[in-house]
This record gives sequence, C-alpha cells and structure tokens, in this order.
Amino acid sequence: MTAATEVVDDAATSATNTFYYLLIPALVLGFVYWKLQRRRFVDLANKLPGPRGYPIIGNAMDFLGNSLETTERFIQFSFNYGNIMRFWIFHKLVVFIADPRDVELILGNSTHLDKSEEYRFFKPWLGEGLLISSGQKWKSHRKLIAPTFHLNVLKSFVELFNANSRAVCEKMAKENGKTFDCHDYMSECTVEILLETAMGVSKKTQDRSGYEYAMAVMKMCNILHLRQAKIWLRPDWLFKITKYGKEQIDLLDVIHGLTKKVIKRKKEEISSGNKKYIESSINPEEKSVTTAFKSLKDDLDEQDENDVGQKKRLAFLDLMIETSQNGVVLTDEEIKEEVDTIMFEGHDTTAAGSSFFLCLMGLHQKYQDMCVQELNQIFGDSDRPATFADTLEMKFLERCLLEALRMYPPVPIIARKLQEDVKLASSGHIVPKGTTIVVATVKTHRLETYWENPDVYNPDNHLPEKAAERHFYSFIPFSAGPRSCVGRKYALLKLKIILSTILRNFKVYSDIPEDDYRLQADIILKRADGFKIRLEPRRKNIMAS
Ligand code: HEM
Repeated sequence: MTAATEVVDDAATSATNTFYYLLIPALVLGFVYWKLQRRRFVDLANKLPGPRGYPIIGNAMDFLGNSLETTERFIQFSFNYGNIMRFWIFHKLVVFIADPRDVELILGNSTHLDKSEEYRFFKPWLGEGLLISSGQKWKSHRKLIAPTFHLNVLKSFVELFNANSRAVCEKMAKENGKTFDCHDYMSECTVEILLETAMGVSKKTQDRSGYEYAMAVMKMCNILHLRQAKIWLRPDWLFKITKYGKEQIDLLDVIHGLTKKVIKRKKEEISSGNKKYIESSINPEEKSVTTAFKSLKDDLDEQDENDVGQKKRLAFLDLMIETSQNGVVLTDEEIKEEVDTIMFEGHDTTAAGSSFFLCLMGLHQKYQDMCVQELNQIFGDSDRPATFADTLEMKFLERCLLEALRMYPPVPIIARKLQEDVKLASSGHIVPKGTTIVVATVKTHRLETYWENPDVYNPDNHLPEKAAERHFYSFIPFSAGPRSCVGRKYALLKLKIILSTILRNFKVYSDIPEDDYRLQADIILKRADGFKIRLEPRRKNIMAS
C-alpha cells in the first residue's frame, strides 16, 4: 500500500467516523423530540373524555361488529360522554365533537380542509374526486364544478325533475295499499335524474343500468363502512384477499361501467356538434332555492348573488368535457373521478333524505295534511307540473324536509385531519395536530342546548325567526364553510319537486314509530329495518291522466 492510498483511506475512515458521530446524536435527538411530541400528544389526548381502552389496541374492540351494532354502540357512547369523545385505535387518535361552537372551529376554518385518512377507502371508486381530493387540485376543481350547480342551471332542470317525479309515482302506484320499502324507488329515481340533468344523458339512451348502479352503490357503501369499522379489513393487502375485496371488484365493474358509458355518450354527442348551452337569468326574488342556510353563506351563494345579466352556462358533464377539450389541465381520468363523485354524492344522500321524509310524513299525518293544504293552495285542482316559482312557495314542505334532515342527516359524520392544535371553544380542551376529528352531525342536530325537545319531529324548528336565533353551525346537514356540499341547492330543489309530486298523488302511511327505527350508518345514514311505507292514491285517475 502506498503512502498516498493510506492517506486517502485515513480520510475516508475519518469522514465515516464523523458521519456516525453526527448521525447517532441526530437520531437520538430526533427520537427524543418525537418522544416528547408524542408524550405531549398522548397527554393532551388523555385529558379528553372517552372510554378506557386496552394497552396497545386502545378502543379498537369498540369498532367491532356490523354497522348496525357499531352505530347503536356509538349512540350509547354519546349519551355517556357528551359532546367530546376520545378513542384510540391502536396509536391513532380519533375525537368526536358535536358542540356547534367547536364544529365552527373545524368546518369554518380553511386550515382544516384535508379529509381524514379513512376517506382513502373511497379511492378505488372515486379516485381523487372532489369529495376526497385536497390542496390545489381540490381548490381548482371546486371552482370549476360549483358553477355547474348555479341557480340558472338548476332552473333548467325543473322540467326533468318533474318528469322523473311523475315516473316514480307511476312505478310506486303498483304498490297501492301494500307495505313496501320506498328506498329502492327513491334510489333509482335519483340516479336517473342525475343521469338526465348533471350528466345530460337523455332518457332514450338509458336502460336498466341506473337501477343496477344504485344497488351496486348501496353494496359498496356497506363494504366501505366495514373497512372503517373492522380493523383487519383496513390494510389493502389483507382486504384484497377477503370475500369483500373480491366483491368490491365486481361492484366497481358495474359502477365504473356506467360512468364510462355516460362519458363516452356525452363525448360522441358533443363531437357531433350537439352542445347544450343553458341560457336564463335569475329574477331578484329568485336569488335562492331556500333561505334556510342564508346565515352560512358559501361559494354557491356568492356565485348566485353576484350574477348579473344573462350568461351561457353548461351543465356539469358538458363543462367537464369542454374544459378538457380546451386543453385546460383536466384528464379523462379526472373527468371520470368527478363523474363518479357526483353520481355517488348526488344520489345516495337524496335517496336517504327523501325516504326518511316519506316515513316521517306517514307517521305525522297532521304535518302531511298541512303540506297537502299548502300544495292545494299552490296548485288548486290542477295536476300541472311544478315550476321553479312554485317551489319557492312550498315553505311548510321545506320545513318538514329540513326537519327530516335534522333528525336523520344522510351524512351523519364528517371527518377531517387536524392541521394544527385546536382549543375547543366549549371546554377549553386542546385537540392536538394530527388527530382525526369527527364532526358528529347526527348528535349536533339533537343537542338540547340548541333544540327544544330535540327528539321530537317539529317542522317549526325551521321557522325563519327560530333559525336566526340559533347557532349557525347547529344545523349542518350539508356541512358548512369552504368545503360545504356543492350540490346543496340542486338537492333541495330536486327533493321539493319529487316529494311534492308524491304528496299530491298519494296519501302516505307508516306504522313504525321513530323509537323503533334501527339506524345504520353505512357512510350514509339508513334504516336497517327498511323504509317501510304504504300509499293510497289521493285521486282515482291521477296516474292515468
Ligand atoms: C340531501 C342531500 C345531500 C346531503 C345531505 C349532502 C351532504 C353533504 C355533506 C355533509 C358533505 C360534506 C362531506 C364531507 O366533508 O365529508 C357533502 C359534500 C359534497 N356533496 Fe353533498 N349532499 C347532498 C346532496 C348532494 C348532491 C345532489 C350533490 C351533487 C349533485 C352533492 C355533491 C357533493 C360533493 C361533490 C361534495 C364534496 C364537496 C367538496 O368537498 O368540496 N351532494 N355533501
């Protein structure tokens, strides 16, 4: 060995030694810092009220069982622990909140826009669509999609809402006098409406795939809920080899099959020069589908209020395809993700909301009669379709609908990942950064401090003077703040037309008292015992006319 190579070797050895001398303290320091942070995290977490857990697994056992059992267990927990509940699922901290003052800190703040990790189970289905995307992608897509639910666009859908409402009445007329589950009818109807309106696919080109799609979505929601509730189904590699993993592949075939077909047809239609611009303007008195959420203004209100003059607009899928064709960054995959998102969010929520409404009308005949009285005043003896202006007159029906959404919010919880520590306004507790925070809408809507007799169905809870007095975040069926539901106005308008059409045609009965409802949160809140109702035609010839 030469002197020169010895010098080089010595230098290398000393560099290696220096590296280790620096690395080891850095690692130790890093570990100590992580430990201190973790200790702080754990200390803060353990100051929050919640059930005692076991070493290592924490409260994971509380999440075992089917979705009906876990929903019922969580309702019981919420009685025991009040408005803040802490759970450990192994090392992961999950905190449920319900007080509107705390909810406002999360939903009203644009720091906490990122969805929690649990939403990743939606990815094989919805990809990076609006519901789960984050950062710049979410921001730019929201800006693109929100105007496709502009009031002008919604007004142009009224005719289709009417035609489909009438069609579902004709289908349900076959159940005359029998007790049946109305959810499947509502589900199929809302899928078909979405296809015709937001997707612009004409009825002539539709087939039974709407029904098959709705049924596949229901089963997918079940699987997604199971993945959240059952810890062993969480790791992808384990999930894939279970029967649920295999079933998911088949269900996604049906779901994506329909969305791909819809996009293909729309592209063909547009390339044959058939682009449907919507031209209409809003009268000042028609500035909103409802005034129910006017204290919680969001981007949807701003776009309607700031609208001046007559503008050409495109419905959702037309705009998506035009944007992509104009070369703005929107890939075919992104279009598919957004179509899947709108199809899911837009149908299952309204199907559940309308089914709860019908059961409640069946149970509370007095309120049903009052709705029908209001409808008689609007329509008299005529069975003409509803206009947009008519829906603004359906004030009592709207209150009945809002009350159904209060007691049985179709989206019962909303989860976010905390981006920084949050000091809760209700108790002063600090919830540390990194926590999965769950807004328990279903509980917020039943707090005695904010609602008189919260377990009693009372449409007067939504009288404008009562709503104005209440905390704005005490009624959040559509979430609130920058990440509120983009389809809120669409949903309310569509529901008013479907439900008023049903009540004009049928007297609705339901015999099961609310105390016997078996609630199940399969992502969307449903009744495990089924949405059983009975119908009786109001006029003999109504469906024949
Ligand atoms: C009664 C009917 C509906 C209810 C109760 C409802 C409720 C909600 C709620 C609570 C959220 C927030 C979810 C979360 O943050 O995890 C949401 C988001 C969303 N909803 Fe709805 N929704 C309804 C109907 C609709 C309709 C008809 C559409 C579309 C046609 C729609 C499209 C969306 C989209 C795209 C999002 C994600 C928005 C974003 O993250 O920026 N929803 N909805």
